[in-house]
Amino acid sequence: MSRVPAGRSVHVRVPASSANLGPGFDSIGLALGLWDDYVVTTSDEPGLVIEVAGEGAADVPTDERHLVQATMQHTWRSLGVEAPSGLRIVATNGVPHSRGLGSSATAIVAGVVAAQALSFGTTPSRPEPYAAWPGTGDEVPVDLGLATHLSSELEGHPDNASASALGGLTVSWMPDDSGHDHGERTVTARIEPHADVEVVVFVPETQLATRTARAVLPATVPLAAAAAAAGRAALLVHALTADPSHLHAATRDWLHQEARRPSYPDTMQLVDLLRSQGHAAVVSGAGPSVLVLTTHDAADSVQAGRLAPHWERLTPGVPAHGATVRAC
Ligand SMILES: Nc1ncnc2c1ncn2[C@@H]1O[C@H](COP(=O)(O)OP(=O)(O)O)[C@@H](O)[C@H]1O
Ligand SMILES: N[C@@H](CCOP(=O)(O)O)C(=O)O
Repeated sequence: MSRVPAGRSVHVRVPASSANLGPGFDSIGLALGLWDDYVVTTSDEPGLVIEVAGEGAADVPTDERHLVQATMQHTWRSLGVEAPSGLRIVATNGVPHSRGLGSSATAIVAGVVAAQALSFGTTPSRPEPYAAWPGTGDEVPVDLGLATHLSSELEGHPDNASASALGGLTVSWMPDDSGHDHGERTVTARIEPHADVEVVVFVPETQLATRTARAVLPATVPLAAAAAAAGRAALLVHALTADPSHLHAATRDWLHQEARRPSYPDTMQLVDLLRSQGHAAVVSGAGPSVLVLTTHDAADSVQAGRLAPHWERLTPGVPAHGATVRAC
């Protein structure tokens, strides 16, 4: 088995994401222009060094358990290459943790693409003499389809990871066993949002772990709820790509938000208020942040007012690309 070469360094940038967007539970994702930055370097000198600045700096472990490093080791095992002796990760995190903005998927996507990039040219599937290691600042080729699949598998649902890997709007699904459904991996359709679409995000100080929020969901839902959600999810893609005037109707949810209401009462209060004012407000991911899908002209009118004085109001935009990786 070949080993990841020492002396390589990559700069990885990965955006946040908002999952569900109302009716698209576990399938629809939107990239958000908040970024985690990583510089990852391999060396001959054994050891692991992890430095973290920004979001989560006081909380995340800086040893083998660190999510990016653990994901890199997993990815190297999947690719059939041996990890380098030494690894240094310098993280500058811009994605708030446990707020429903997909921070764990952002970190996992970063780990997968960093591992792929650093093993460039050494994996069994690409063992032939390869192009030289790219020059400083040049893109290192990575397989974003594989990154989406591996990251979704690790994350447990594909909505966040797909948007972080690919940018824009994503719809992801798991193939069935018909053999006509694009193989065995998570598959994603990457869709370009309408140029008028704008996003406003309200981020509270409180945190809610996605695992906790998933634990309160029912195992089954009534057929009428499933049918209503399917219709609105289809409408949502139309509203986000062709006719934003349908955004309010297109963001109604019957699958997850009400079941989670006791976990994030303030979030639902804000969602209810904004919706009563005609804004297409939803819980971002598993909460507690609130996402409003709007248009550039209407964005200024989306205000939380007195209801959420300590929440941060952001207009991060929707990046057209997801994860990038450059040699450095
Ligand atoms: N950049 C990061 N580096 C290391 N760990 C991270 C990073 N981002 C997220 N995590 C881990 O993921 C957890 C948050 O994941 P999760 O509960 O799924 O919330 P969300 O993905 O909505 O932010 C954090 O508490 C932390 O353990
Ligand atoms: N579909 C998932 C999305 C979780 O997103 P996160 O940003 O809160 O991790 C869910 O609703 O559980």
